[in-house]
Amino acid sequence: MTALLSIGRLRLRHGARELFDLADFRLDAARAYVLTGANGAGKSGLLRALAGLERADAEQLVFAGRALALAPYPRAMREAVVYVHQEPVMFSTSVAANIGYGLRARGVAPARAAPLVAAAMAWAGVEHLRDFDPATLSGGERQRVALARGKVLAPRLLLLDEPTANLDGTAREQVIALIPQLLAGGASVVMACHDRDLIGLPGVSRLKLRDGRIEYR
Ligand SMILES: Nc1ncnc2c1ncn2[C@@H]1O[C@H](COP(=O)(O)OP(=O)(O)OP(=O)(O)O)[C@@H](O)[C@H]1O
Repeated sequence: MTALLSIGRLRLRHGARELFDLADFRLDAARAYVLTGANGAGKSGLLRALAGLERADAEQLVFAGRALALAPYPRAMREAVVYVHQEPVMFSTSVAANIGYGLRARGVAPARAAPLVAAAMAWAGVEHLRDFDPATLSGGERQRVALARGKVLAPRLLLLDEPTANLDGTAREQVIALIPQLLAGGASVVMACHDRDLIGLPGVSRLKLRDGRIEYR
């Protein structure tokens, strides 16, 4: 299996407290992982560090075959790594504008972006909401918009922070139903979660964060 990301040593500290110190952390290309661990184990911290949202110390980092430093966060990773927050923040514009935002920020012309946004909305089942302000949506609808906003950027690494947290019933099932299609797209996906149905998805490897170390299951 080809590695998408390998890091000889990855440490995250908050003040005097060390959250984790990982040796030989590795994510394979086109592989899906669930990241489990007790509350406060550092799952969000790990995803945020990989996304450049939190400052961690990395040694011997190789991403997509290139030796890189994690700080300042390298452009090659900024373009290839997408983090989806469990309570996604959205602009008070429209669903379509939110999903298209990242493409616009990358300089994709509107004529090229429009069909990509339309396809992402269809995938997430939110076409009927295209002109709605995200603030008026339910939690499940917002999470599906957030997934579409990540998917439309065609990331090589998608980091999902508790994608089904705060959801139940149909809303939760609708989000879970989107995950296998994300995995089929060829990206590597890491989902921090406690949700047994996500952990049990076929073809998903398990990473467990415990006592500051990663266990590969
Ligand atoms: N900016 C910060 N400064 C200091 N401590 C922080 C900061 N951010 C998070 N923490 C602490 O770091 C620890 C790990 O947090 P993190 O959110 O990564 O855990 P988690 O495994 O994702 O937990 P959960 O399952 O509850 O979401 C927690 O004790 C949290 O309070």
